[in-house]
Parts: sequence; C-alpha cells; structure tokens
Amino acid sequence: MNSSSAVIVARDVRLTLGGVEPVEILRGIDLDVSAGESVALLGASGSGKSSLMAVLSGLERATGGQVTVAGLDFGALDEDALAVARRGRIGIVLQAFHLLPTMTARENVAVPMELAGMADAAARAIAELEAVGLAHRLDHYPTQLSGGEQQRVAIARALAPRPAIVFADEPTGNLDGATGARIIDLLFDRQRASGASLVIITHDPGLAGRCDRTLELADGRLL
Ligand SMILES: Nc1ncnc2c1ncn2[C@@H]1O[C@H](COP(=O)(O)OP(=O)(O)OP(=O)(O)O)[C@@H](O)[C@H]1O
Repeated sequence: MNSSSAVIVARDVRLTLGGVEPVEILRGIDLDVSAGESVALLGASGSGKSSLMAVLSGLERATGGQVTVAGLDFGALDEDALAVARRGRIGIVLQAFHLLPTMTARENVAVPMELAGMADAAARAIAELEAVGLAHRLDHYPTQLSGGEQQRVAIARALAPRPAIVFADEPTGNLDGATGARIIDLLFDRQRASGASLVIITHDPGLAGRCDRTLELADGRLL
C-alpha cells in the first residue's frame, strides 16, 4: 500500500504500562489505513483493541514506534498541540455514548466545533443531526433520548467536523439488536458520504464482514 495516501500509518507501535512490573500491551503494531477505507478490528478480550484505538486516536501516547494520523506525527506534538490537532481530524464513537448531560443534542454536536474555532459550527451541527434522522430532537437533552437516539447524536458529533478518520469502539454494545443494526447502517452511510476512513472494534463477525478489511489482534500483535 502507498503510505502517502494512508490516513493512518503506524510503525512498530508499542505500549508498555506500569512501573515495577511493566505490562506490554501493544508489541509492535504495523498498520496502514487508506483514505475512505473501513477496517474491522477483532480480537479476544484483553488482546489490546481498545489500547490500539487509544493510541491511534491520540488519547494515549505510544511508548515506542511512530504514529501518523491525517498527516499529524503524534510523536512530534506536545499534549496541547495534539489535543488541538485531533479536533476536527479524528472522530470517536464509544459504546457508552458519552454525551454531556447538561447540553442538548444540538449543543453536544456544536460545542466541540465551536471550541475548535469552526465558524459554521451551529449550521453544521444542525445539518449533521438532520442527516442522522434527529431533526425533531435538536433541543432534547440526553436523558430525553433513547439509547439509539443518543448514539445517533454521538455519530453526528463525530462526523460533523468532517474528520479524516472515525474510530468506533463497539458502538452497538449498549443497544438491542434491531437498534444496533440501524446504527451500524447509519454509521456506514455517514462514513461513505463523508469519505472518512473508519476503524471499528467489534466482536461481531457479520459487522466485520461489511468492512473493506478485517484485522485481528492477539496478545498485543496483529495476526
Ligand atoms: N492502564 C493499564 N495498566 C495496565 N494494564 C492495562 C491498562 N489498560 C489496559 N491494560 C491491559 O492491557 C490489555 C489490553 O486491554 P484492552 O482494553 O486494550 O483490550 P481489548 O482487546 O480492548 O479488550 P475488551 O475486548 O475486553 O475490551 C489487557 O490485558 C488490560 O488488562
């Protein structure tokens, strides 16, 4: 694969945590993800999937190797610069929706873009909430929304800044089967419409089969 068109380039990425008895969580990951590509990340519980996602999304720093995402060399940025640079480039959807309870759906989507200094944050938030089917729920608070609706807000929040890549960690884990299936359809629809790459952690082989490529982690290494 041509690295120059890759949105994620990971080279010999390592994550070792702990002091006296260090734990090697990631043991030399090499990975390229192309623009617009969807990749499923499978692996047993404890194999390192969430840790790899944390490192590739800039939430956690690798303790070895290189990570370049959307043209950003994570190792060359300090914490503040990395936090600013991640906004707008990297979208994240988690199992527990992580919406701010004191903000409406519209505010949950708009405020991160406002903090990132995007001029059209309010309009983009409304457009993206309409795209995920929540035009009628703009001013509802998270407690007034169903689980599926909350995850739609989280998807809108992740996609609205038009990131180069979206990471999703078991995005249907808190939803019933039918609602989860609709959320996955929506996530793929929005990903394709936006041209973003998608890395999705899942235990579901059916979902993995819908991605362009499947990767499997075992004991901190890609098989
Ligand atoms: N802060 C930490 N300190 C020490 N070990 C940790 C830390 N965080 C995670 N681990 C360990 O790293 C390993 C990988 O964890 P991780 O959450 O990435 O796995 P996972 O594949 O996402 O698992 P699951 O499918 O259960 O969510 C596990 O053995 C876990 O106990």
